[in-house]
Amino acid sequence: MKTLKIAIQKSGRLNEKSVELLKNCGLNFENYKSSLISPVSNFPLEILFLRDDDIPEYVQDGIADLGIVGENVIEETEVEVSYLQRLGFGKCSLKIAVPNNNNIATLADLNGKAIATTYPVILGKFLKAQGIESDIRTISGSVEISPGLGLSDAICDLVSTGGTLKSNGLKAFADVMSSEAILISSKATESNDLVQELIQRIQSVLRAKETKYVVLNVHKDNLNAVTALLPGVKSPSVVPLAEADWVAVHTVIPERDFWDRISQLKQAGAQGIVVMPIEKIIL
Ligand SMILES: Nc1ncnc2c1ncn2[C@@H]1O[C@H](COP(=O)(O)OP(=O)(O)OP(=O)(O)O)[C@@H](O)[C@H]1O
Ligand SMILES: O=P(O)(O)OC[C@H]1O[C@H](OP(=O)(O)OP(=O)(O)O)[C@H](O)[C@@H]1O
Ligand SMILES: [Mg+2]
Repeated sequence: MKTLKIAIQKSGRLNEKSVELLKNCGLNFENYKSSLISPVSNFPLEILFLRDDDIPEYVQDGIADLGIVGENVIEETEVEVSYLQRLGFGKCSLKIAVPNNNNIATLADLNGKAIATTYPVILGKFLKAQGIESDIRTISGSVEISPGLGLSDAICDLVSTGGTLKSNGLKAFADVMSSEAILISSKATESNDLVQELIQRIQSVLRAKETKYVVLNVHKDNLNAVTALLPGVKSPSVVPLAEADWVAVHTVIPERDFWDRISQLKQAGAQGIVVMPIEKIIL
């Protein structure tokens, strides 16, 4: 069977999480900073370590079968690829920001103004859709510094905590797009059996990340009240304890409503609640 190639970022914001995800899928490979290609010893796959900007085109052109890259980079490069799976990391927003002491108050105020960005394609489409004509100045990094240097009136760049904007005296003004890391493939390889196998593995890891394994003890009198609060993968497992009339309940709980559920379970009579991380959930 043909060996697949997956392109991930060599270094930067998405590198560590991409490597972690692939390792959690049970793939064995070396992650030396110096090697740009690394074979997987237990799956017909090679990992290419690239600059993120190059990943969408490598995938579109079939040089790599798969890629992990930010949605912002895919949109900016305007490639034809298939979105296989949102990965839940590298979450950020592309925003227009202006200096704190600026009189730009509405989008219309950006008419005729200079906006510095690394994302001229996305910004150009956004402004066109809003009927705004600005002077887009493309720079390749440190965008937040440009208004202070007199190079632009506004910027359009990625924001997550907002710390970089703040420390450069800027405030977010308009949302252009939100983004996260995405698993992409070329249109031609989407249905390949190995690609499908890899997607299944990735989904089982992502599913596990969103849930916790919970074991708790409850008196039989309170069992119905407790199980009513537990969705589980199918339904909770109930195991008798050595102590008469007591049972242990095993189930999984979505991470997002974890604390609410735990306090409801305690109120319903659950005791000795043990919470554990899950490695994989295969449906
Ligand atoms: N502040 C942030 N918080 C979360 N995710 C971010 C943030 N900034 C960028 N990202 C996401 O991570 C991706 C990679 O960001 P990074 O800053 O490492 O890119 P880069 O400097 O262009 O790297 P490369 O050297 O590969 O070209 C971005 O395209 C975006 O999807
Ligand atoms: O809202 P914040 O949490 O402050 O993050 C925003 C910053 O993160 C990104 O740059 P990064 O730090 O990845 O460096 P880079 O410019 O070298 O890519 C982005 O270009 C912003 O500058
Ligand atoms: Mg880049």
